[in-house]
Amino acid sequence: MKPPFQEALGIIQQLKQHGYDAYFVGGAVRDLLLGRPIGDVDIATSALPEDVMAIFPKTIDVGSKHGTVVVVHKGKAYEVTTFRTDGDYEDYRRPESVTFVRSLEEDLKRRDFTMNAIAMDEYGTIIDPFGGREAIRRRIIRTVGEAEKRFREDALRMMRAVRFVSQLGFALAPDTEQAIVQNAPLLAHISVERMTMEMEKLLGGPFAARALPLLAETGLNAYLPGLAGKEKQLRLAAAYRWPWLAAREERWALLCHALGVQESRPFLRAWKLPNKVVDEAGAILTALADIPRPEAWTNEQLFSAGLERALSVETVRAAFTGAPPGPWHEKLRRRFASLPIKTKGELAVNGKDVIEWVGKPAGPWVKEALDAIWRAVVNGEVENEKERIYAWLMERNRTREKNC
Ligand SMILES: Nc1ccn([C@@H]2O[C@H](COP(=O)(O)OP(=O)(O)OP(=O)(O)O)[C@@H](O)[C@H]2O)c(=O)n1
Ligand SMILES: [Mg+2]
Repeated sequence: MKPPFQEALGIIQQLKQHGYDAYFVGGAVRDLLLGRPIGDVDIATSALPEDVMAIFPKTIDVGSKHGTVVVVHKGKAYEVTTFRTDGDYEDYRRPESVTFVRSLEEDLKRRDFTMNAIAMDEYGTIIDPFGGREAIRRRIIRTVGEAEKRFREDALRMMRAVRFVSQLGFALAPDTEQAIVQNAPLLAHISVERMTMEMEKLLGGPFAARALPLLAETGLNAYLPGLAGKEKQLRLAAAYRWPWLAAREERWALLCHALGVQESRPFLRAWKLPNKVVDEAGAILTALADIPRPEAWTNEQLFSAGLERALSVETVRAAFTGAPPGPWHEKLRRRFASLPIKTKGELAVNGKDVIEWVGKPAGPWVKEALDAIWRAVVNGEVENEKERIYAWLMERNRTREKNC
């Protein structure tokens, strides 16, 4: 058994020793069969949450009402969920209440896609009542049972379907796609936070270029923040090299670029992204607008951006021009390495020095003078050395007085 399962095996064995049924389920089993890196290992069991909490010494009640208890086993946390069907869904979100059921099969039946409705027992035997392996073999995303029903239960599953297209390169089964087209408006009931989580996985998938146009084909885009009416742009996004991007900020920046978003800030805020991401994606886009070609970076721009952002800017540019970023990254690294200072903190003088030299009370002029100094240092007009900077500044002030 592969290590992530091996490490969790003890949980299943203990549940069985207490007379309960227990299996590995969900994404980890799917990824094992796909030969992909295995993520979180989840367990489904006939034991009720209170039974699970009684059996294991270290548990966290993360949602026992819904059947889920986290068991900490050998230092790792695992979600152990009681076999259940989701009660009545009234609002197209996950249900308020669930009904615990007796059999594994009933539990698998309520899951979203056949590839996600496969279980594995403690000996590695696969239990696959809905043809999940066949779907994986044929590279198809198909709902378990009636698609419409599955999407009415949780409308986010429609986004999940497209996100899996991006991560796996699979195709949607025709009836599954049809049901998404018909039920897309249900996405309006889903919180932005949940949509954003799926969108981030979508943008980061190796087949994002396939998934983005699919948002337009299915009409899901109409219910996603800032994507309504962007069908044409989403189709054109297929030409971009999404897999070249290395960070979420780069992905959101490229999405803004692809959509022709004029103001990135309100767009990214609508997705409720953290300020850090909004700011960094915005800074990348500003730099892209200011620096029309990779060879156009000035020393000042490179210094202001910092190496990491400069590399990001060229990565994003590469993703839409299609010219590999490697050579430009190499050049920018070399140029950055040869800058006399890498941060303003490395400047040999500070505001106090400048005030003392000039003999005027502190004011906005100090920042202006310091800005002029770092620019001169970065451009090689003056050495980063106190006396040299002093001489340079005095000379500058003399010329300025003359010109006044
Ligand atoms: N809206 C949802 C979310 C999850 N599931 C079920 O719960 C499992 C675990 O959910 P989650 O971890 O969210 O997704 P994964 O399929 O494991 O995908 P990932 O690898 O991204 O975690 C899924 O495989 C699926 O069986 C579902 O039926 N409907
Ligand atoms: Mg998972």
